[in-house]
This record gives sequence, C-alpha cells and structure tokens, in this order.
Amino acid sequence: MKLELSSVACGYGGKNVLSGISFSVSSGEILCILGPNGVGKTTLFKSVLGFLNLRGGEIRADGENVSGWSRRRFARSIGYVPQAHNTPFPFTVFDVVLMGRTAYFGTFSTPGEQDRKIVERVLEALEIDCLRNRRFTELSGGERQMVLIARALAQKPKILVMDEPTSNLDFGNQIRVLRRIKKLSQSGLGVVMTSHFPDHAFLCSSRVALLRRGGLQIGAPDTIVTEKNLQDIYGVSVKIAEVSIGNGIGVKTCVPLIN
Ligand SMILES: Nc1ncnc2c1ncn2[C@@H]1O[C@H](COP(=O)(O)OP(=O)(O)OP(=O)(O)O)[C@@H](O)[C@H]1O
Repeated sequence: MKLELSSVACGYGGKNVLSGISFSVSSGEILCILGPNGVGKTTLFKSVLGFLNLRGGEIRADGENVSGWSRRRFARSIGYVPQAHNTPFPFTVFDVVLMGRTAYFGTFSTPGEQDRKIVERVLEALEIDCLRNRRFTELSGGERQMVLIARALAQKPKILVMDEPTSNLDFGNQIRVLRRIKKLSQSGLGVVMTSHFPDHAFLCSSRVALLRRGGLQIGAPDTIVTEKNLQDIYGVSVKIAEVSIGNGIGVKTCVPLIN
C-alpha cells in the first residue's frame, strides 16, 4: 500500500499549524519524521488519522482519497500506535490487544475465535505472550509500548503510524522497539514514525522527513540528517561521525558539542 499526503494543511481554531505538507510512505518502508517541539508532528498525525479535520489538501491510499472512508475501513489499512504514557487502559494485556480487532467485528457483536487466535499470534510474534494476563496500567513503559504495537498489529494494517514510539523508554528498550519496527517493515509493513533522536533515523529509517516552520524536507537519512540541518532545526552544534560495526559496514551517529 502507498499512503500519500498531498498539500495537506492542518491546525486548530483560526490557525494553521502546518500547510503544504506532501509525502508518501509505502509498504516495507520506514519514514522517520524529525522536528523540534511544537512544530506540528502530533497535529499532522491527528489529521492523517481523521481525529482533526483537514484544512487543505488530501490523503490517498493506493490512489484513493480516504476522506469518504468509514472509520472501520480506515482502521483495516492504517494502524496507530499512540505514545504509551498517554494511554491509561485499565484492562489486561490480552483485552487491550483484542481491542485492535474492533474494526473486524460488528457494532453489537463480540470478538470471535478467529479474533482471539490473531491476538495469540501477535502476542507470540512480539514475544510478549508472558504478559497476557497482566494489567496494562501495571506494566513498565517498554512493556506498554510493545502492547500498543501488538494492538495496532492485531488490526492487520498495511501502514503503521507511530507517535514517538521510543519516548520514555530506557536505552535498551528504545533499541528493542526500533529493532522490532525494522523487522515489521522487512515483513512488508509501511511505517511512519516521529522521533526526537536523529540517531534513530540513521539506525532504522529508509527516508527522513525534517519538519520545520516553513516546510518539509525529505530524502535519504544521509542527505537530510546533516550537521547543518540539525543546527538549523534544534539550534545546537552537532558533529556527525561514522562508526564501523564490522564487515565494512558503517553507522552514522550524532555527537552534540556541549562546550
Ligand atoms: N488542541 C490544541 N488546540 C490548539 N493548539 C494546539 C492544540 N494542540 C497543540 N496545539 C498547538 O499546535 C502546535 C503544534 O503542536 P504539536 O503537539 O502538534 O507539536 P509536536 O511537533 O508534536 O510537539 P512535540 O515534539 O513537543 O510533541 C503547538 O504550537 C501547540 O501549542
């Protein structure tokens, strides 16, 4: 599937937060959106997901404008992983993930055997079946993030929209979540995610979109995550270094200059 935004404008009340935003993300690709606090990343996601009305432009899935789609049809194609610390579900992990199946059963019907099997499979694939009977509200940040990814995957979407999937996670859990995102994209899922860490773009993205007041710059990580662009959007000096990880492979990393 290809999700395409063309000339999208979004905002609140009498004010546009963003306008003229165009990009696409396809199956198997990870698009990482970087931008400073308050630039409009969450507003853009809310608009893509239909929580806010578009103020201009259009969103297409495989060429078809999604504005006429029912919530149910939309949810079968596009999944959403919200920030884990904003999501106080007082249910067991199994039930939270089962909620991902809502788009597949009728308004007055209950989940069936097939829905439960899909939940079992997703929990196993993400290696979190040991959490199935735990209460979501009693999980750690990393565990919650994995459960929210499981809930979105139970929806069987083709594109996953992830709002800061590594926020509030310790270093190990950040890397585990990024590794999982990369595996999901290798299995054919398209991912569009935001991050506050430019290194994450080097670690797992196919393309990077740099969002700043005045527009969006998009391209390969090497061409977008540059010392000049990071200085421009975050207002700090950064050196980009390349570290060899063996077999002739190098990974770039950002080193901020704090003196
Ligand atoms: N419900 C709202 N009503 C009016 N303005 C809002 C609302 N939510 C956010 N804003 C404003 O819209 C702008 C963009 O906010 P948004 O949350 O999209 O930024 P962001 O890039 O996701 O920021 P962060 O990186 O801090 O999460 C900000 O100026 C913010 O104050």
